[in-house]
Amino acid sequence: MENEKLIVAEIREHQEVVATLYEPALLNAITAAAKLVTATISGGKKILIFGNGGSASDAQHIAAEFTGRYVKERRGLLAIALTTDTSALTAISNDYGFSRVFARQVEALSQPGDLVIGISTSGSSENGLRGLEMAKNIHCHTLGFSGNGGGKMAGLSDVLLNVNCRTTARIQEMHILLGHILCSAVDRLYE
Ligand SMILES: O=C(CO)[C@@H](O)[C@H](O)[C@H](O)[C@H](O)COP(=O)(O)O
Ligand SMILES: [Zn+2]
Repeated sequence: MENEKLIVAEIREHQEVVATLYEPALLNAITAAAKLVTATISGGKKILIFGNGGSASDAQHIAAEFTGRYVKERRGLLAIALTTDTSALTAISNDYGFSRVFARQVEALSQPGDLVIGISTSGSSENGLRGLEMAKNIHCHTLGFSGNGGGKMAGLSDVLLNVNCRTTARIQEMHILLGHILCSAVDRLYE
């Protein structure tokens, strides 16, 4: 039946994109990202994360793995998703424009040495780019999660985890896997 074909095609596409994560350049970038995240936590600095739509959910999901727990019992870790405070989101968007919704929060909440993580499947959402730009101005470290070659995000990320794919849904599925890998690296600090 038609639906079955569609389902199998989607699962197959997912598997094909998973296979691209073994590319040496990406494995190196994941290693660098894990170092960045663990150094941030070990150094007592914090992690700020943002993205739009499904990536907003991913930002919240990953932040919650740090403040709550991933697998290991350990202390709560300082991570904030910049996608949850409806008062800040509406006030900043209303007063300064949606393109500044993350940048303004980064300006308000981050300090030098913090890690700012931007998630964008296109790599070119204006508010995400401005958020990373602000992070750089404040001397935070920046980590980008992208697809589609990384777009302008590439130039604004100290480390870029780019999924070699152009389908938003598949990129998002890889992003959450990559996020979990980073959580796993952090858990290892507490062994
Ligand atoms: O979840 C999905 C599609 O799977 C959508 O909500 C998607 O996240 C939105 O269209 C976002 O606005 C896309 O932004 P970006 O990933 O290009 O930065
Ligand atoms: Zn989605």
